[in-house]
Amino acid sequence: MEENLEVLEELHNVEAEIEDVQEQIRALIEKQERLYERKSELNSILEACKESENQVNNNASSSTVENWNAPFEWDSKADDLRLNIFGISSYRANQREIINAIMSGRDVLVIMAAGGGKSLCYQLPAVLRDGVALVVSPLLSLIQDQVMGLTALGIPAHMLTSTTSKENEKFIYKALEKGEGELKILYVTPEKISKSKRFMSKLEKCHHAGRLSLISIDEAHCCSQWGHDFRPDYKNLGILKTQFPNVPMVALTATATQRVQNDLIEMLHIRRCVKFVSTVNRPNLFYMVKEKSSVSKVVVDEIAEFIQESYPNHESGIVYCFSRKECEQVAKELRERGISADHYHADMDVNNREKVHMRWSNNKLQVIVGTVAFGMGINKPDVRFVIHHSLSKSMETYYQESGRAGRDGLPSECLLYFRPGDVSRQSSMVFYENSGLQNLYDIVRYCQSKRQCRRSAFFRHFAEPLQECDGMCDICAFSSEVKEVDVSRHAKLMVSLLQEIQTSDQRSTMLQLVDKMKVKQKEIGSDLKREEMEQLILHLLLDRALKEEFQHTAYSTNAYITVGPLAKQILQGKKTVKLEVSTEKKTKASVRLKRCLGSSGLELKLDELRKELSSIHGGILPHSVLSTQQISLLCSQKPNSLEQLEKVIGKLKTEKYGNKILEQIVKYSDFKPTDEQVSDGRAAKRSKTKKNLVLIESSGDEAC
Ligand SMILES: Nc1ncnc2c1ncn2[C@@H]1O[C@H](COP(=O)(O)OP(=O)(O)OP(=O)(O)O)[C@@H](O)[C@H]1O
Ligand SMILES: [Mg+2]
Repeated sequence: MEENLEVLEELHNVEAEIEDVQEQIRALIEKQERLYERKSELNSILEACKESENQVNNNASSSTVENWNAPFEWDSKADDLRLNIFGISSYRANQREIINAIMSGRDVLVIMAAGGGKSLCYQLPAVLRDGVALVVSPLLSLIQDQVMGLTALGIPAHMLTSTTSKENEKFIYKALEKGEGELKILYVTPEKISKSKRFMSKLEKCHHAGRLSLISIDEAHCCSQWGHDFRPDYKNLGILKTQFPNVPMVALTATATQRVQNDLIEMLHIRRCVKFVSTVNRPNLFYMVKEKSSVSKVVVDEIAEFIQESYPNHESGIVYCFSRKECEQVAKELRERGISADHYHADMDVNNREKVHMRWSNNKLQVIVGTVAFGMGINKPDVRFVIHHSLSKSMETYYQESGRAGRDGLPSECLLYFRPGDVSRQSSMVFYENSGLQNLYDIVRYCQSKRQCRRSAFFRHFAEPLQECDGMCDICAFSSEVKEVDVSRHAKLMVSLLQEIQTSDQRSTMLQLVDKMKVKQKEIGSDLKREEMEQLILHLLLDRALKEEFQHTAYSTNAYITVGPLAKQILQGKKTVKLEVSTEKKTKASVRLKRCLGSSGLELKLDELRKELSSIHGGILPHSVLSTQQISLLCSQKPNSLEQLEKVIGKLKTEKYGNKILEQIVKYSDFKPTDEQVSDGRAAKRSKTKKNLVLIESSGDEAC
């Protein structure tokens, strides 16, 4: 009998051990799978890097085959147009090459970051080539802005949309069919191509007469289901290449992913296109992550203080919020703090939304507080700051949204307020999307990181070789010492606490888990702060020792924290868990990035003048009169004759606005206050000057 008992006992032990081994095997297999996944990710990043290096080399060495930088017969005409009509003093990266490829009759795919200057790439050839250029663009507001801007430059541009009058439509059809009237650039929405047989037949006639000069597909990522703004009507644009095979087609987008690029080459039938891929880097954007207080009033106070101090001249900005209600609330609270702000979201009727957008575009409203609905139609080049009141759902969306800052190439700031509590708000929205949680955790990693350059996270995400950040992110600009704290014991305690909760058939949200841990941690004689505890939860989520689970209620979806597939390693003490803690609090070394622009009296005068001129000249947008960059050039060069002015802003703008501009420059030269007199006079120590940025450093206790 006794022997039997012994055997039975050993049998139980062996069974338990087998179970344990099996669990280890399961965990190892899972780990192996993850490693394989990561391996293939890393391989594709390496391949993409090699490809882009080859492309750089090919671009350099393809001089014998296709050197788009060589002299071309249209060079002097193009230069004349660029300066004297468009008022642009020099090309930006790739612009000249793209223009030359289009002028040579090739199909072209342009991948260029937001604000890189894609419009000029097709607008200039459209004016240079004989005939009419067709531009497909997804949004009415974008089309209106473009047509208005081109008209102000004296370029015959029209649009055919739902808002076009019968009379104008007649004019356009005649121009297409018979070549009568002046029409150089015609903007249409994609629906026109897919739905209007009448339009397509007129276009056919225009082509037949040899007058269709080029076809441009702007925001071309809308063709791809993998892009972020898929438009079903864009899918039918392939017909254009089939119908007009010899007309050069240029597809332009700021979306960098390889998958989208391949997709749209297929869909538009432009397999033999010349591809120009510019870097995703936006060197003029300063990226920063700020700890977000759990008290909402404190967050708005901080945002308001930031705007008022950094942008006292009412430079434009966007604040992105998570929900519609939050947008309205934050806008209201900003107004209460003296900032001209209004909300923008999908629940508003179209007219109201448009009104807010127009007031902002005309610099009558400083800040739009929007949801993601405030997106693609934003064409304002001088947005100086984009603040995320809560985190975006992925690196890609954050890149797009923050990228609306500084499209004019001038220094601008991208600020993200992060607190762990916001993660579950987003996760309960995205968990059902393909890779939704994975994408969200990527941006959480970006926010959590205390050592890795923010910019490098974008390069990694878009599989691009690393480039210098040049001190243009909080991590690279400010030196705060980061300490690693071993929290393995807390991690173990947390996992076993969750196991207990789950055994008793209960669930715990992040907030509840922190509360329970605050009590429980006394057992190990430790006292991690709430924020540290939240950080630890995120850390374990990213490491898959914990996972999120979701439950629907009638009104919402709740996110709960549960034990993850790799929890065992923590429980068995096989894994050390370390938290990164900044020894120096960031707020103490408050460093502000400040533009020189706007701090000089002449700049303010010219800014006022452009607003005045824009309303005199039929309500065109102020930046169509003078861009912020042009104002900056005028202030540094101070031309004192029309001839000199022409060299800076070109003939057309000089003829239209030259006298008034000179008047201001002369006035300012007669009475010239010092920069200090007009600046906000804050006590500040200039620590670092680069380009036209000044980093101003001041101590936290200074009332700055
Ligand atoms: N070579 C240049 N020099 C100075 N400014 C330029 C140059 N090219 C374009 N710009 C200006 O840069 C701003 C952004 O240009 P544009 O609207 O063409 O950007 P984009 O690449 O189409 O961006 P998005 O993806 O956001 O539509 C405009 O104000 C434009 O006038
Ligand atoms: Mg554009």
